[in-house]
Amino acid sequence: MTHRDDFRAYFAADIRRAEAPVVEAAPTDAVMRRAAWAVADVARTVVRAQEVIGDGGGHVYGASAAALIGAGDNGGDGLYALADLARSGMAVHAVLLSPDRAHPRALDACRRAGGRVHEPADPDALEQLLRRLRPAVALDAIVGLGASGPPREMAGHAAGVLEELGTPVVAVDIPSGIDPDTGVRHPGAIRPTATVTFGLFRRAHLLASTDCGALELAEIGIGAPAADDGRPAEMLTSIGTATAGELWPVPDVSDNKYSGGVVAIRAGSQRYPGAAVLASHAAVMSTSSMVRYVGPCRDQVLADRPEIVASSVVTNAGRAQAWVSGPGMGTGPETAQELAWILSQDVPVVLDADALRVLAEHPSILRRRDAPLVLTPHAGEFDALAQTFAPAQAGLLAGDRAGAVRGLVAELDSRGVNATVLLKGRITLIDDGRSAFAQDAGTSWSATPGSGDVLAGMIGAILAAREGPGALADVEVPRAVAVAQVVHSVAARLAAEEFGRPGSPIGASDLLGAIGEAVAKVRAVAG
Ligand SMILES: NC(=O)C1=CN([C@@H]2O[C@H](COP(=O)(O)OP(=O)(O)OC[C@H]3O[C@@H](n4cnc5c(N)ncnc54)[C@H](O)[C@@H]3O)[C@@H](O)[C@H]2O)[C@@H](O)CC1
Repeated sequence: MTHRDDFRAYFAADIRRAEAPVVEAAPTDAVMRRAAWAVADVARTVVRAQEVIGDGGGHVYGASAAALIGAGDNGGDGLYALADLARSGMAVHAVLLSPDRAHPRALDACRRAGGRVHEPADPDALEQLLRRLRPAVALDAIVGLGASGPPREMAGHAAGVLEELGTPVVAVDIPSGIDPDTGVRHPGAIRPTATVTFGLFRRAHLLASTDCGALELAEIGIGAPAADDGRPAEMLTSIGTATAGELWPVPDVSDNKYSGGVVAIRAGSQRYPGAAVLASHAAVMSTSSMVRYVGPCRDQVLADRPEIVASSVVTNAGRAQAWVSGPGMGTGPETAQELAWILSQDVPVVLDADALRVLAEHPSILRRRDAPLVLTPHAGEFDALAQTFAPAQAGLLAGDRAGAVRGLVAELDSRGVNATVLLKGRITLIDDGRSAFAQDAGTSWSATPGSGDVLAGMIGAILAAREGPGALADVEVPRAVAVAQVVHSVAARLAAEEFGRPGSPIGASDLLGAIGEAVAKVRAVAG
């Protein structure tokens, strides 16, 4: 299912399959020239945006541009872009990193437009050249879809020099040094001000969105890609605020306090009563339906939110359409028993924090289950889970996060568990083995203690609502989880940037205060 402000990204191989017939049908290099024109356009904007002391803005005419040109078609894009910039009156310089393999027709076009061509012999020569040229803008046309591994030899040297010079960089297609499929950032990767891509987003644009600068998608006439067996290609999605607003549960005239989905929350301990309060309060603020609390922090939870129905043991909690377990509840032996009981319930279950540690230590409590299980680890908890359930994935986080999440989900699936894993981070990954989402929070204000407890409560409330007939009913679990994550991020931004002192740190309690406003905001965007 897709919605109107979904961004979709694809594997390089699927993009190439979709691109091939379009490139073949067009005149020689026409698609590449179209791509190059979009790159040049963004480069001109970057130059214009530069402050020039005394006259209030950068001028394109007479400014200089340099492009680092690699061995493939990405370099071809860069050379045609330079030709375009030369026609705008810029002094352009092609810096060939693999002179014998530079795209011949594009190189010729660049030369004919007046471009100077340089062939630095080694990293020192490259550094001296860039220092001498001091271009107003640099194009990173080293490598794009064909990238593998860290930028090689001289290419690996360029990023540091450009950063030191403070040169704004426009990356062609994908910043060199970022893996197109995994988004892994290699040492020596270029740090662009903007990235211009063509036709379809690559997975790296979502998985490493914070490394791409401003992202621009230029149309080159490519349709949705198919996999090699003809089925729709696998996509990685990022949903926006409008989608979250469309799907957020809203009570209608027939609803009562149960019908919108009751969520039960097992959280907190004598040591961590705050986690119980945060998770339960977040659930209260997310939907209009009942929230049940189970655990030893009844007094604190009720003092904070008297509308919560509290009990002390899970078996007496009463009916619920979803369970949340874990925040601050400890990892003692009795928690494993409680968790086993919760996991035996035929309703969606969200496990966070301590529950994930307990699960990693007592894997036998995880039996076959059809009802959704949502695991919400941060990196450390993910590693503990991976070591238990998918040893081959353990330690992968530093590299391919999306691949590691998919691997854990697959291992759980092979045990008959219908799991969705949400891996926390500035870019949160959510995957159930069929639908995968990468959600950039936009800021890192929510990286604060208790923020995860709030998120767990919100996800629980949303999954309870999904059991009913509302807008979420037909929505796949990872998308519903992403909806909660979007509103959590919006609440963090509101709390940190719009309420109180803009740009000030927040605590998790401030997030609670902003959930209602965040829901109103995303619903307003949805219209
Ligand atoms: N097919 C087309 O006509 C179009 C292609 N496009 C461009 O073409 C690019 C893909 O072109 P290619 O398939 O030639 O691939 P690339 O140009 O991305 O890279 C291939 C070359 O880079 C070298 N390389 C790989 N990894 C490297 C590393 N880590 N460090 C240094 N060099 C490395 C390889 O030896 C290879 O020669 C896209 O990213 C896009 O920029 C666009 O112009 C759209 C149209």
